[in-house]
Amino acid sequence: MASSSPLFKRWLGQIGADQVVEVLTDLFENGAAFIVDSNSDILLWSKGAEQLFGLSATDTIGKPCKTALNCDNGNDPCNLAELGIVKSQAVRIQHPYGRTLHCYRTARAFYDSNGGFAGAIEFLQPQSNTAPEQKPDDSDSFHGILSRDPAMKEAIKIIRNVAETEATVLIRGESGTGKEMVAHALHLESPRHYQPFLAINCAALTPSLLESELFGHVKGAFTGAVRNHAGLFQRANGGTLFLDEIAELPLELQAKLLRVIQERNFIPVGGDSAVSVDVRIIAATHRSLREEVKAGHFREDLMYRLRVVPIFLPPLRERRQDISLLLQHLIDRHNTQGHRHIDSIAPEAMRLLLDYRWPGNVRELNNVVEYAYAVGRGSELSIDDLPPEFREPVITFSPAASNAQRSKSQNEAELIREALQNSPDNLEQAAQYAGMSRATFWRKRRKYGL
Ligand SMILES: Nc1ncnc2c1ncn2[C@@H]1O[C@H](COP(=O)(O)OP(=O)(O)OP(=O)(O)O)[C@@H](O)[C@H]1O
Repeated sequence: MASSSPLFKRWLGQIGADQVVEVLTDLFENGAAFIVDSNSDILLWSKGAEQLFGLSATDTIGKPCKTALNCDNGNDPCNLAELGIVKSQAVRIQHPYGRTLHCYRTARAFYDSNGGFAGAIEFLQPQSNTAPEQKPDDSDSFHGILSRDPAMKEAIKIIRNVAETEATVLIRGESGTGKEMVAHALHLESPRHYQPFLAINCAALTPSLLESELFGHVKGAFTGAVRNHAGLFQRANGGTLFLDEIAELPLELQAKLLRVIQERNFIPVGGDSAVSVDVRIIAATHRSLREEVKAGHFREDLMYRLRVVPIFLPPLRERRQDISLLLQHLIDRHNTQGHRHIDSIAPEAMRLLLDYRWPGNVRELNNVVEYAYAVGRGSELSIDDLPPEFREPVITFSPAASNAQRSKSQNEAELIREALQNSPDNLEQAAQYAGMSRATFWRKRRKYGL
């Protein structure tokens, strides 16, 4: 909250609050500012809003903001009454002349003395006017998904394109490769991003619980069903449902899922009438659905319905430049928490991290960094800071599995050579790959004549 002088109210009375608000909103000339009442009807429309949307105040004032902005989201569209405040949320708005505007939205709700929603003030800033690192195109981050790997970049390109459509997407990748993150990014990029994103792991529940969780049940459907229960399909209506480990879905539920996809309705457990829903399905699996079909575990018709757009996420061991990128990101994050500050990674430790097989992928990398901060001390991350499995030669991925025993300079020279091969045109990235600062990397490169 801003602070004001005791004279502020008197001054405001003289000038008129309306004039002050108009001037304030017009000062925000690189974006749109507008104010809505408790029905979300537009009360004030700034000059910046006119410019951004190409809609005059006479076209918009008095109209519900969802109509004016063409962001069909129902009543209390953006959930603002409940949230109270929204900061820099990425949103997409359909421009009246067909263009899609990518904006960051900041909004604040007002409440009356009874706590009822009394309207809101909103600011929309086009993404092109904001910091370049927030644009996914030219950065290594996309909705929190960090990667420099070409296959991952390709997957991200597909996500961005397919998000605009209603196509069903099947994500394949080992555990911890970021399947749920990708599904969520797809939802955020899609026109459904204002609506719910719900997720369920089909391998985590018994068939009967899973059925009830997905499709809901009616009161009295089984012992303990004391009231109607809305399932995930109903709760995700208008939004996206992420079905993780879809290959584990029991055959009888596969038939029910097929019906929802084809007919957009289902019958809750114990119910006698169909419930209609509009839900986008994103499924994921670590298995090959084709193999599951061949083995008779999965319906072929359902497989074809689910894998309209297949996306493959490579395991971490196959995108080694991401190991250093993610490592640096995690270290930066932990460093800000104050408990330990890591400035460098010992070359032998970096060697082990790059050669490790990473069966748990990025999730395991998170755990390894957490372990290093919990167990280790000092400013250098050393082999001793790594969990015990890193000291068992059998788990190393490289054919030259005895890296830990090699001399420090051998390790260092090899690491630098590999980093240069990986990023020949980008010293910053090469240094990061080797887990060194740019200056140290340059010094060591000279030392080994590389
Ligand atoms: N590219 C990435 N950048 C940043 N964080 C990532 C990336 N990939 C995965 N993660 C992180 O790794 C963890 C696991 O990711 P996620 O749950 O999306 O994987 P998953 O493939 O769905 O795993 P599972 O199949 O076991 O459910 C999360 O903490 C996620 O934030």
